[in-house]
Amino acid sequence: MNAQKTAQTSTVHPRLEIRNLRRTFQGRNVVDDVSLAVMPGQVTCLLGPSGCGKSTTLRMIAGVDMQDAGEIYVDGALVCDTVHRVPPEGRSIGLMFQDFALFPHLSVAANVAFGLKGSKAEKQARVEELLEKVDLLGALKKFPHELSGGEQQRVALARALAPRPSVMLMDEPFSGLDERLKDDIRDSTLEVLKAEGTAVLLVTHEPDEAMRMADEIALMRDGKIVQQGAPYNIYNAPVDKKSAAFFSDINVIGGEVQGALVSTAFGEFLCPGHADGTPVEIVIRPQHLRIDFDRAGRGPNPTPQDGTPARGIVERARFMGRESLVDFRMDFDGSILRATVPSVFLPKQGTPLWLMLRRERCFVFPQT
Ligand SMILES: Nc1ncnc2c1ncn2[C@@H]1O[C@H](COP(=O)(O)OP(=O)(O)OP(=O)(O)O)[C@@H](O)[C@H]1O
Repeated sequence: MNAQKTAQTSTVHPRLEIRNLRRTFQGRNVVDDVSLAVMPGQVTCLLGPSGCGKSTTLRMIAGVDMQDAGEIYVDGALVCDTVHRVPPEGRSIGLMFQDFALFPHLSVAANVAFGLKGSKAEKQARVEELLEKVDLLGALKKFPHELSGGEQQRVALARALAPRPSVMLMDEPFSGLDERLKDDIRDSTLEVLKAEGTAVLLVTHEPDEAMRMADEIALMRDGKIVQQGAPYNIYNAPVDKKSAAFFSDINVIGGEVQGALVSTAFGEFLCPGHADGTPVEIVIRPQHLRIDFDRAGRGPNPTPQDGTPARGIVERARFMGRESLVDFRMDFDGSILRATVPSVFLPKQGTPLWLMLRRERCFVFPQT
């Protein structure tokens, strides 16, 4: 059985589709019923904490490990179920991992040409096309040790893309790079991948990287995809507290439902669909708290958007460059709430201030 390649322009099928993949190690489902599809030119990030099963998922798609259940399709053709298995080299899948190893004894051009089929002229044309795309045409004759880490990474990208794979699998490909280089390399990598029309599945545990790179994020936890969607939606409409907390610090305010409402020191919140007595948590990111001044203990006037203000005492304030972090010990229960403020805001420890929650930015979840 061979992976049937369809025309590059076909949009009928996703380039990559996995259905109900499962992998069990020592009786534990480390990948548990995972399904996703990646369209041509689309970047999907498989995002999740260490050990959640991201790499195992990628290894099954690459064909270096085999699933216990489920199917993998490339360009609409089945490449692996639990009976049939196309070998890795027959799947039209390119790979790029953190420890991408270029062949040290081969020139940049020979590294990119490695694994290419066709006449010498065809190979040369493809090598030059890709090296131009990654802005390294001038380094054609150099050897890997003569290049910086970032340049080597771009050669590795060119090499992986040279055979025109339908699908590109990337496992933490930027984690070995200098922090300051990363953003530029991420952006230029994205540009090349989009231009090639490859479907990309990129594994990362860094939310910032996923937000920057992904058209779609598949958020994974304990072997399962818990939420999938555009970065904006995943960030702004998390399915639960853990999903919210994966992207930023969060503040949590507890309460109990009575008559579809939960009463807190910040006023009442709507909780439709929860029975009376259900313990719930109101979750809000630090940038969505509003701070107001004490005005001799009177605080601000409540507004419909911001609800009731609650007083806190500044415990600690730090300037982080783009924003300031201020921690408050709240009068109502002694808990700590954190607010971030753009630019510089460094109130002294012990200063009384008032906090309000931006209502439309609060998430209400059943307590876990
Ligand atoms: N061959 C194996 N035998 C037994 N357990 C394994 C094997 N491979 C992976 N695991 C376990 O499966 C779980 C998922 O591992 P995996 O490497 O897929 O996670 P990950 O999300 O990629 O983590 P990281 O970001 O740290 O690489 C881990 O608990 C790991 O220990």
